[in-house]
This record gives sequence, C-alpha cells and structure tokens, in this order.
Amino acid sequence: LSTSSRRLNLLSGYADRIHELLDVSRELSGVRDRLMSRNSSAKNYISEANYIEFSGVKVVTPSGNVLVDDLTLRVESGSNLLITGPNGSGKSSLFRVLGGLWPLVSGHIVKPGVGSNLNKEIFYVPQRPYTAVGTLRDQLIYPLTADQETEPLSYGGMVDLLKNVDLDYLLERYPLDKEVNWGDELSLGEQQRLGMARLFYHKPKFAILDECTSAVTTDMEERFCNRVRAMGTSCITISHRPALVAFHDVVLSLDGEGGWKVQDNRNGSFLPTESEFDALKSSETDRKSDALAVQRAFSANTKVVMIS
Ligand SMILES: Nc1ncnc2c1ncn2[C@@H]1O[C@H](COP(=O)(O)OP(=O)(O)OP(=O)(O)O)[C@@H](O)[C@H]1O
Repeated sequence: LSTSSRRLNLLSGYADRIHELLDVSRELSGVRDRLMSRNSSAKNYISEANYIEFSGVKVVTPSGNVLVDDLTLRVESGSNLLITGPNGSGKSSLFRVLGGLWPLVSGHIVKPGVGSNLNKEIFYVPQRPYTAVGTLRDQLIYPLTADQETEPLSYGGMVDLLKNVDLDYLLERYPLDKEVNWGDELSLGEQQRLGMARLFYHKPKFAILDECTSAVTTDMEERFCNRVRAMGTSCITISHRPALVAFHDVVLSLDGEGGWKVQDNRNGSFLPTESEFDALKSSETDRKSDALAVQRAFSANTKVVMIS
C-alpha cells in the first residue's frame, strides 16, 4: 500500500508538471501569434531577391538597447561591403537580425534564399568556425553531411581546398577516416583557415565574414580575399583591419548608439593613396583605432592601387 501511495504521489507530480508545460506552451504560442500579426500589420517583413537590402531596419538587443536605427542600405550581388565600428556597436547583431536569430522589430529586409538552401545563398563565416567531431572531410562540407551532398567532395577536391589555405599538411597528420575533435586540436588560425576552405567548397552568392581572418597572417588574408573575389562571391565583411579597405567598395560605419554612415567607393573615389594605405597597414594596433583608420581610409579623396 505504501509503495502504491508513493507511486501515486510521483504520478501526480508528473501530471502537474505536464499541465504546467502545456500552459506555458499555450502562452508562448499566443505571444508568437500576437507578435506575427503585429509585425505583419507594421509591415516588418523579410522577402526574397538576389540582393541584400535593409530598409528602415532597427537592431535592438533582447534587453532593449537600440544598436542601429533606421538602417537603409542595399548590397548588390557583385558588390563588397565592409562594416566597421567600435566593439559592441552592433556589427554582429545586424547579422543576427539578417539570419533571423533576433526578431526584425522594425523595417524590411530583402535577401536571397528565404525558405530555401540558405547556405548556398548566404554563408556565414564566424571568427571561430564551428568544428564538429568527425573526419576532416566532414569539416570541409559542414553544415552539409555526406548524404546531403549533391556533388560528393573527392579526395582531389579536398587536397585543392586545403592547399588554398595551406592546410594540406593535415592530410598527412590525420588518416582520412579518423574522427577528431578539431576544436581541441587546431589552433584558432588553423580553425579560421578551415572556415575559409569551407567557404570555397560552398561557393555561396554572399559571404558574411565576421572577423574570420583575425588570427591569420595578412598574407593569408590577402590571398583569401583575392580568391573569394575570383569565385564571384560578394562579401559583407566585419573587420577592423585597414588592409581590407582595398577589397571593398562600400563601407558601413556604426557608432553603437543607433547612428550609422555609408561611404560608397564604387568610383574608386574614397580610397587612400598607396603610401597612406601602407601606413594604415602598419598601424594595426588596437581594434578601436583600427576601426577609425578604416573610416579615415574611406574618407581619403584619392585612389589606391588595388591588390590583385
Ligand atoms: N543576447 C544578448 N542580450 C543582450 N545584449 C546583447 C546580447 N548579445 C549581444 N548583446 C549586446 O549587444 C551589443 C552589440 O553586440 P555585437 O556582438 O553586435 O557587437 P560587435 O559590434 O559585433 O562587437 P565586437 O567588435 O566586439 O565583435 C553589445 O553591447 C552586446 O553586449
């Protein structure tokens, strides 16, 4: 009798918790429906095109701080945008909104790949690329898995991808079928180069490069930028490195208090002279002053020889 009563008590506890869970779930779906109807009536929406456009977009943190206010900017396929600004000014947050991680509280976003294979259209390369436990091949094709590949990556293809980023020595170090925790075994610079090789495998229309070259040499960074450009991928780059100015034709500067400024270099009129550019390259000191240097580089009213 006492065992049955203990079991009944336990059961009643479980039933209570399930009831609570159902209540919370009903409450949450009500909030979601209210938010969706409010968003559609306020005309905040995301739609599909072969370019990326922000119209009147507000970026707000979950705690309510406005990072970017009323942003209006279009990135055409074939154009390269550099985003700069002090730490915490909202550079990465803009892509949290673009990627749907944070809600679009105000404005309109147009982007390719809505509701389809987003990685083929917009590929995000973070500062520390995600490394899954698995083989080297698994890392190159991530986030695809072997059964999702339309054109399986051959051994020759792997060698080419790894050679492009000077990581081909990994093929000697690890047998092809060896499963490794790559995050534990590779340095940050090596992980970033793996992230670059992954981008070359996916060949997306747009690449969001979120300080993804911060731990590699400037030589590797230049080779990477040249190769991405040759591949025909448009870059939206978050970086504090002045050297990257030469690879972008538009710069967006955020001030972290809602303010922003766009400078257009499509006619080559905002780039610095070669000597100013060299000075910028050697002045890679702290990140905030680099961000200012990037802005100054775009304000200089003269031409520079592009690195190719
Ligand atoms: N989940 C969150 N909840 C509340 N605030 C957040 C959240 N995530 C980020 N923030 C805040 O939003 C601000 C902008 O962050 P974000 O990562 O976009 O900055 P950033 O410009 O990319 O900075 P950095 O140059 O340091 O990488 C920061 O002050 C950060 O603390």
